[in-house]
Amino acid sequence: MEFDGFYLLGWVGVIGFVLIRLYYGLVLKPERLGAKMRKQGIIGPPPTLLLGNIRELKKSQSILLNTSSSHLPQRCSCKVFMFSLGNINILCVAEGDVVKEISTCTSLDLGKPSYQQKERGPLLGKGILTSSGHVWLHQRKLLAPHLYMDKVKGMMNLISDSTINLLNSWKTIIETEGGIADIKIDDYVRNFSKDVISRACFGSYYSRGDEIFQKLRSLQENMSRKSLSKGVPGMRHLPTKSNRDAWALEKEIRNLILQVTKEREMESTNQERQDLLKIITEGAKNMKLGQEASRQFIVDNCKNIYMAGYETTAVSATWCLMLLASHQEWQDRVRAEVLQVCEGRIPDSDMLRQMKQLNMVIHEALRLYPPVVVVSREALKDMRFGNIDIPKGINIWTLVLTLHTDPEIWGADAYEFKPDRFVNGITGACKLPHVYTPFGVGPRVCLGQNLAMVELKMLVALILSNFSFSISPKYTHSPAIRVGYRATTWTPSVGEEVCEKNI
Ligand code: HEM
Repeated sequence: MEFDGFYLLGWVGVIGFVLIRLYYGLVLKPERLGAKMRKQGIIGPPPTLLLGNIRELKKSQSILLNTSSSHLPQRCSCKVFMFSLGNINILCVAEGDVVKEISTCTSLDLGKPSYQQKERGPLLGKGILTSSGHVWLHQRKLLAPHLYMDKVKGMMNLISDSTINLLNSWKTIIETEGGIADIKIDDYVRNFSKDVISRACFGSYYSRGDEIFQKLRSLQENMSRKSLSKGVPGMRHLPTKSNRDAWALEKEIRNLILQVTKEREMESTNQERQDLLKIITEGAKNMKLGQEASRQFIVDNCKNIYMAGYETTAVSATWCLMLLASHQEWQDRVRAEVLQVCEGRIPDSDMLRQMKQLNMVIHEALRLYPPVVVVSREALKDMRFGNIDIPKGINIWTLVLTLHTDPEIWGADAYEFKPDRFVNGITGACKLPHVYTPFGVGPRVCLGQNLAMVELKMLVALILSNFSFSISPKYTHSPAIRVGYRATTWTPSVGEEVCEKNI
């Protein structure tokens, strides 16, 4: 009897403890954090229990997706506000001075949001994109030097090879169609970007990268579909169909990456390979991790490089081509420059550097359609930016798209495509140059910035010197913000088509 009483008491204790933890995590903590922000005059829509403001977000996203106009999405007019994704408190910032302090903050106490590592675990694991503190620092030091400009120069051939593949497939279509064809470019551009990343990552094993890539893409789509349920506590653990599919894909991707790593190790060759997989594998060895942790490090970082470098570049290139297709005068101007600089040759890095007009067009495309529309962080300790006290646990979103199109910063023509604004560089283009951050800024600035710019320039330059193009009558302009591997990503509309013809 006595034993039963203790037993029961034990269970009551455990259940009570779990309930208190849940109450603290789901109700008390978000409410306290919200109250601290409200005290400073920072407001937002009132959150509901468990969902926060997910319902409002879903509603505004469906409005956005149904909009078939050339207007950019609606946005909140205030520059600092907050909302909740489930029990996660998010502070949104589009105030120039505060943004500057946040983006240049070098403290390891400002990390990546922990919910991203939890919610996007199958896609990104604990790689460089989602990690914080010393783990991130180690990954950064390991990977960064291999994407410096001198290394990218060594990738020129693989980038031009991938571009020529794209050109050849378009030439074949155009020839078959009698000199003019209607081509939906999205998948070709994605294929190009995937090809470059696969070759940079897996070297001669790049064709195996294809399979990994296809599965990552399915996983990304799976995660993107359920992204608005992120923040609902516990959802990721439930064996729903979507979660089961994600877990299965995660396992397949892991096995594929490890298989390539193993084959590479067994290969007896003196050839020195400097692809990213080799760097990551050696990095894992030097860290003297256990076998499982070492494997996870390799898998996660390969996936991160893929995810970081593939969609961003593809989306930027597609927007760039769409803008050139709809602004013929700029198409002619940039083509003239390319033809003059290259004189019929495949561009090398020096030639690409001389293409000023092309550079301006790419800057303007990245301003209007930044692939990463929000840069997110979490305060891992109490912090202060500008005059805002940010308690530990608050997530901070820097609203890149809002800053890139703010008429107060860029002038009344902020929404227009005017590459000339960059004629004197970024400093001459607007009042607050530090808010132009398509590649981020500060300690976590994009590692692949040089590679991405070379890819974009090579692709656009070679397309311009081989074809002239205009917007297809079938094209519908309906830009949409989709939640991707980072907070959010712009995607060109489904059904975007550009008409190509040989010149
Ligand atoms: C047009 C193409 C690209 C754009 C617009 C872009 C944009 C960005 C942005 C805004 C960030 C910073 C996010 C933050 O501060 O949290 C970032 C980080 C990163 N990017 Fe890119 N990116 C592009 C291409 C690439 C490519 C091609 C690669 C690699 C091959 C790459 C690898 C990375 C990595 C590894 C990080 C994480 C850096 C860190 O957290 O330390 N990116 N990118």
